[in-house]
Amino acid sequence: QVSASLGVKQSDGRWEERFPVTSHFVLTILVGDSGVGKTSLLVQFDQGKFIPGSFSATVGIGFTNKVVTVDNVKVKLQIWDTAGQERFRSVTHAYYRDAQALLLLYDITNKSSFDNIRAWLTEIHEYAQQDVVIMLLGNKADMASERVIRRDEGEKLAREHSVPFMETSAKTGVNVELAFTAVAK
Ligand SMILES: Nc1nc2c(ncn2[C@@H]2O[C@H](COP(=O)(O)OP(=O)(O)OP(=O)(O)O)[C@@H](O)[C@H]2O)c(=O)[nH]1
Repeated sequence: QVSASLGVKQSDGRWEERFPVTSHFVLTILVGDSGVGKTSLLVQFDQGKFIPGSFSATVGIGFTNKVVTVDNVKVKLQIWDTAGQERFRSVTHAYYRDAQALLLLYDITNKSSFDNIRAWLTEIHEYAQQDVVIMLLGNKADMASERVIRRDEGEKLAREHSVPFMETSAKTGVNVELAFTAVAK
């Protein structure tokens, strides 16, 4: 945590503090099966856009910095986008240890990505810090006609593991900002 302040110099030379500025730093990582939309969610959050049909699997890991304001406090999120593919797993494990927050995604149109959440949680508990903040996200909420996982199934799974849950869409942007700012709190 870095603290600084903006102030005004008084006529007697004293420095009067006006706007305390505190900057927190939160290292967040995105995890989940390949194709659930981790990169798309990050691009939507960072740039406010969605590039349809642009599926290129993440190789290894990449990161983005973004400052959000939570309760008048600036929080710098450093977000690591991990590769969902099994063959990169050993690379991404190394990053779990330093993560303070973890966004775990499944795709509401893909049952196996949902079924794999338990395995992801086992892995997270093995490699991540005990106090890591975890949030479960059911992504692609815009694809209503192809939905195979109901919202209440996501809620139930989240409850079983005592983690917060929301449905997001990297396409429409619904709940994207909310998900990232929630973990920054
Ligand atoms: N309709 C819709 N499509 C999405 C959404 N999120 C991602 N997609 C699409 O799903 C595909 C996979 O998205 P990615 O963001 O590359 O998935 P990923 O989880 O980063 O995949 P890996 O890098 O392999 O782990 C792309 O074609 C995206 O355009 C969403 O919220 N809605």
